[in-house]
Amino acid sequence: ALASARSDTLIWARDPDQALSIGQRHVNPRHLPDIALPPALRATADFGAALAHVLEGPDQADRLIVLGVPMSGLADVCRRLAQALPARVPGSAPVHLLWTCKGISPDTHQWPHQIVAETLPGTAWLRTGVLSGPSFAREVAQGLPVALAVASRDPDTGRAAQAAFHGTQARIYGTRDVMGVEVGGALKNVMAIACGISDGLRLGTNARAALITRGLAEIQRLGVALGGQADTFIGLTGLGDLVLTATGELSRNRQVGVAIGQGRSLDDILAGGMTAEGVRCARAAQALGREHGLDLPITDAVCDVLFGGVAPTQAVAALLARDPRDE
Ligand SMILES: NC(=O)C1=CN([C@@H]2O[C@H](COP(=O)(O)OP(=O)(O)OC[C@H]3O[C@@H](n4cnc5c(N)ncnc54)[C@H](OP(=O)(O)O)[C@@H]3O)[C@@H](O)[C@H]2O)C=CC1
Ligand SMILES: O=C(CO)COP(=O)(O)O
Repeated sequence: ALASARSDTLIWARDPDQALSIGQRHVNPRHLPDIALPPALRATADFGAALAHVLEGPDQADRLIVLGVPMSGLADVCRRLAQALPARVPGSAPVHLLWTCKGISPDTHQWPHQIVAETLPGTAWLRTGVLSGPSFAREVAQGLPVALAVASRDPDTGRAAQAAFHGTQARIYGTRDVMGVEVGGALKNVMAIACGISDGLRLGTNARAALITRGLAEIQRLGVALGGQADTFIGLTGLGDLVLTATGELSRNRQVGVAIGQGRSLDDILAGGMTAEGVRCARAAQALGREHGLDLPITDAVCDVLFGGVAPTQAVAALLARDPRDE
């Protein structure tokens, strides 16, 4: 999306062959082999050269770094950045750093912004924020329209993202609610697994609508308890991304759920190395809910099925057998 809006976009890939293919043939052979990437997109496997491109490029107004790695790679890439960033940056304009990952660290239960703050501390000129919302990578790479949100404590970061992304494809909304946006992004993946399981069991569209709606209530309950704003959860990064992921066939989290509902094992489904952040963060979400004394029944059911040896049909029966309550 960036490369379609501006000609000076450079992608860094850790795999030199991948960088070569993206830069010269405009194809990402591993992740999107059948899609032609914008011809203006350049690529490198040299981390220092990629950073120099941002810091020393001619456009001092909106210098932007987007980290498109999963949760498992965020701390690693931030540490590399911390080591490579100079004490002072050339020029006076700040550098804006965005991340796209949606999840919670399975070990430390940290949110992405906490990992970034811990690994990149005290860099006054580096402004940070999360880029999130309904956005299957395949559709974005095909040049189809997309609306996203950037959450940052610094409104300039939202404005920098708007300046960089706005063109013919993408529209970016700004918000200050970093926690709300990150909770929405992480928990919608858990709910997409639940909806996938329901669809894999052929429980019908009524059941799916119920899971989406009650799932949203659950996401909002946790998000507000952690300091997020209630209305963030009915925006792009809450309801928008939940609807996309719970119903869209491109969702990997949904695909995991469907396969489980059809009787496959989790190990078998993930054997090919598929990124399904909901699997990685469901237990952390459950633990955070318990810490805050919250009822998260769909998250509990997903954990029971993924890790507790509970059959999907049993988990559904347990959800339906819960005590009556007001909506
Ligand atoms: N895919 C999607 O549709 C969307 C994904 N997201 C979120 O964005 C994040 C990334 O997702 P996605 O792109 O699908 O993930 P992938 O697993 O496809 O990884 C994306 C890229 O990150 C690289 N990477 C992974 N770990 C490291 C590391 N330690 N150091 C350097 N590079 C690394 C991978 O390199 P390599 O190819 O060498 O493995 C790959 O090029 C996830 O948290 C996801 O939830 C958000 C919106 C949409
Ligand atoms: O976050 C996404 C779309 O916004 C991608 O969802 P999956 O990770 O389930 O494929």
